[in-house]
Amino acid sequence: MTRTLQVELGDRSYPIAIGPDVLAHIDTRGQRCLVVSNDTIAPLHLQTLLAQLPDETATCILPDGEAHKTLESAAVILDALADGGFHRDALIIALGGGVIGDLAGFAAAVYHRGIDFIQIPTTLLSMVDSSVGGKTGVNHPAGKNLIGAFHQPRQVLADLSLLATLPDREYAAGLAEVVKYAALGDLDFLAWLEVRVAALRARDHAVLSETVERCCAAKARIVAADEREQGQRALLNLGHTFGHAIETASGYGTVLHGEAVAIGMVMAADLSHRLGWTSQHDVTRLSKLLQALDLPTRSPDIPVDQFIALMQRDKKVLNNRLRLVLLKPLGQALITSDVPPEPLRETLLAAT
Ligand SMILES: NC(=O)c1ccc[n+]([C@@H]2O[C@H](COP(=O)([O-])OP(=O)(O)OC[C@H]3O[C@@H](n4cnc5c(N)ncnc54)[C@H](O)[C@@H]3O)[C@@H](O)[C@H]2O)c1
Ligand SMILES: O=C(O)C(=O)C[C@@H](O)[C@H](O)[C@H](O)COP(=O)(O)O
Ligand SMILES: [Zn+2]
Repeated sequence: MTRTLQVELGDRSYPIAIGPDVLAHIDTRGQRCLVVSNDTIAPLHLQTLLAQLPDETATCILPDGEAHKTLESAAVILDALADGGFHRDALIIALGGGVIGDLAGFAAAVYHRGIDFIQIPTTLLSMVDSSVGGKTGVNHPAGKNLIGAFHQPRQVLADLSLLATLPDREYAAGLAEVVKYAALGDLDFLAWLEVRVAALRARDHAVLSETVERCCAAKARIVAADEREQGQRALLNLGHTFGHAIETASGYGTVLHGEAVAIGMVMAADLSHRLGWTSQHDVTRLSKLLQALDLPTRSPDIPVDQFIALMQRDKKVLNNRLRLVLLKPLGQALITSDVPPEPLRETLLAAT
């Protein structure tokens, strides 16, 4: 069964199709296509996609890894477009996880000042989060996603059968962003996940497809209300100010994005508890769910001053003040710039 949702953004609205055989619904409108993927995914899934596309479709295969989510990789895509004589009516198709989706989307945002693109997510994380919402970009040694653009895809096609080849660690990383939606705004969903841990770990198809639909619906609602993160979209950043600092400090790709988000959410919950906003019971509840889903909840050892300096590079910083997404209580996230330094230091010291 195919589930279809819509991201409502006026004349830039687009559908998200979830289910088996959704690749057959790719909407290329006769445009010249460039498929962007990487050297892990292409041998597994590129031929299946190409079977749905015109014979003259070009490909750009990048090296795999978060360490390659760079301006240099974006330039490789832009070179493929320019050298291939692609015009403004070209279409980029991203076949991959969040790294490929963010890179290909960024190239689509800037080539000829913006061309069309389609997201075909191949990881759980990209199905529930990164393929939806139009945040595109690359990392910088100073911080995650420091360079980027908002550029919405034309279509998102989430074919759950592609997940059959996804390694367990990557699958678990995707579950962290699933738990994020529950923790930030949906306690019923949190309880629903808690009683389905075994099914989630077993990649039960029915549970997975409902999970992807619930997450995409939540993200679509938030993005439709606040496309450019002027307000409530920042709640999708729960755990990310801590998490991005962990990813940068450890070297991109050492701690996976989803793993860093899992650790970061527990840190956000811990700080919320220190501020009197969340009970210890709920901090433990969140932590236990993440652990049951095979996710880490303790931070690598990063000196506190370095951790704070990295957090200060976060894109939510305003007037030099940190703005953090915290829980008041679990299931109800808020963004605050009122973060006293002492409890924050205590959270950082307690996190390892
Ligand atoms: N734009 C957004 O809104 C948004 C949201 C969340 C995360 N992100 C970004 O997404 C990135 C993380 O994405 P990710 O977790 O998908 O990681 P990823 O793109 O690095 O993919 C994870 C790994 O799995 C491999 N892989 C992907 N699909 C596979 C498949 N079907 N079978 C076998 N192997 C497969 C990849 O080659 C890679 O090695 C981070 O850069 C993060 O910042 C962006
Ligand atoms: O779509 C959003 O908005 C998110 O914040 C989703 C996050 O899961 C994602 O990791 C995003 O890339 C983080 O955004 P950033 O603006 O902090 O780089
Ligand atoms: Zn994320």
